[in-house]
Amino acid sequence: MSGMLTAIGLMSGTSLDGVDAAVIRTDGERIESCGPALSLPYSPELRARARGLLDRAASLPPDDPELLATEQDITFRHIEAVRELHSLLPDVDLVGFHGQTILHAPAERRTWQIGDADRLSRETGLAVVHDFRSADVAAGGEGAPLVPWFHAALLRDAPKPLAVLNIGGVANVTFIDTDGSIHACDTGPGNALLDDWAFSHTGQACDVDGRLARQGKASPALLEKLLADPYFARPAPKSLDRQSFVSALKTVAGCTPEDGAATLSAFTIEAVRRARLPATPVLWYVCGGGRHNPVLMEGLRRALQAPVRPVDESGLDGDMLEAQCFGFLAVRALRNLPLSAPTITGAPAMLSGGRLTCAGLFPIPYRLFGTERT
Ligand SMILES: Nc1ncnc2c1ncn2[C@@H]1O[C@H](COP(=O)(O)OP(=O)(O)OP(=O)(O)O)[C@@H](O)[C@H]1O
Ligand SMILES: CC(=O)N[C@H]1[C@@H]2OC[C@@H](O2)[C@@H](O)[C@@H]1O[C@H](C)C(=O)O
Repeated sequence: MSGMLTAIGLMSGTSLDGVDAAVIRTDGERIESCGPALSLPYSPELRARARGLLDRAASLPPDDPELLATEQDITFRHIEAVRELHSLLPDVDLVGFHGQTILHAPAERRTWQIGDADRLSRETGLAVVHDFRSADVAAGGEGAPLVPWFHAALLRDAPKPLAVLNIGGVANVTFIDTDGSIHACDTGPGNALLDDWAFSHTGQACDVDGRLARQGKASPALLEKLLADPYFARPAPKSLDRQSFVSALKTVAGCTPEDGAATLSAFTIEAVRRARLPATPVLWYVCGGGRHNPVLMEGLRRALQAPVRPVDESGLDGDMLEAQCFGFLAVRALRNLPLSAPTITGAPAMLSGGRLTCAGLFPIPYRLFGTERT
């Protein structure tokens, strides 16, 4: 297919567990293939430092030494990921670099992804598209979720109306209607609260296989309290910060570790059920780390009136969709195609976005801009 570019997409999500990197070949509309992929975990120490920035991000000066040092360490992990994939596949055109979100406050027109794109470009010798969310937020959009165009391209042939649910630190849904129209929002918490709860009670980074929640009983009274948050009555589009529901940890503080985990799992599930979609999907595909948690998957199957399947059943890699997505969006950005839309982020119009840096690359290859060198 002509006009195709090979991109490495990089995502370090709100779970703060590390970098996912994936190769995709696309023209920004069609997907020719998805190639090799890998995950490089953050060390527990780097995860803790990144986690520490979240609580301070709203008042953090951009030259804070701890912020800058953490940003460089996170960037270096991304450089390692790109180098490893690039060594397997030398013919790469560009990189889509999401960066690590440390703050997301669209109502204040702020969204902050840290990561040094110039250094990534310099040290890999590749063009880098980054800063995907700012243009949308500056125009009054939510700046998230940005994955819906990708879901729609990837699942073009799946039955409709279709819901694609990502359970990451935060959970978000893409709804693709029979006429191809796309709606989206963040539904509520994903794994982040459960991760924090499990870490403080077991020392493990998550509630592995839902073992803690499985032994507990969700408290209906606490669940009702959690779901009274005005976010759930708000119509889509809408988006969340990882820390948006962090007060839920205080709400369940008096529970046993098992009952707290069960209540937080039920919170994630019930928030998905309350997502105000335009119609009932015929199928829910689930991606993101939360699909590995059987308590979440079983709860979703009970709560939703349609089959709920891991997206892997359609032949995709449910752990790599977000990384592939940022390769796809990098190509879309380069071609000035929309990254968002009014029904996706609430932006006033379909908007492109992202910024390109070629700090490590002279001359800039012509094929990036669609003109073949003769
Ligand atoms: N076996 C498992 N049992 C329970 N939970 C799991 C398991 N495997 C992964 N997870 C959960 O998945 C999380 C990672 O998910 P993922 O990588 O999709 O998040 P992310 O991409 O960082 O988040 P976001 O989509 O919000 O940016 C872990 O933090 C953990 O909570
Ligand atoms: C601000 C930010 O980083 N948001 C993430 C987060 O993680 C899941 C959910 O919240 C989603 O809205 C978004 O990520 C995906 C990749 C997105 O933009 O579609």
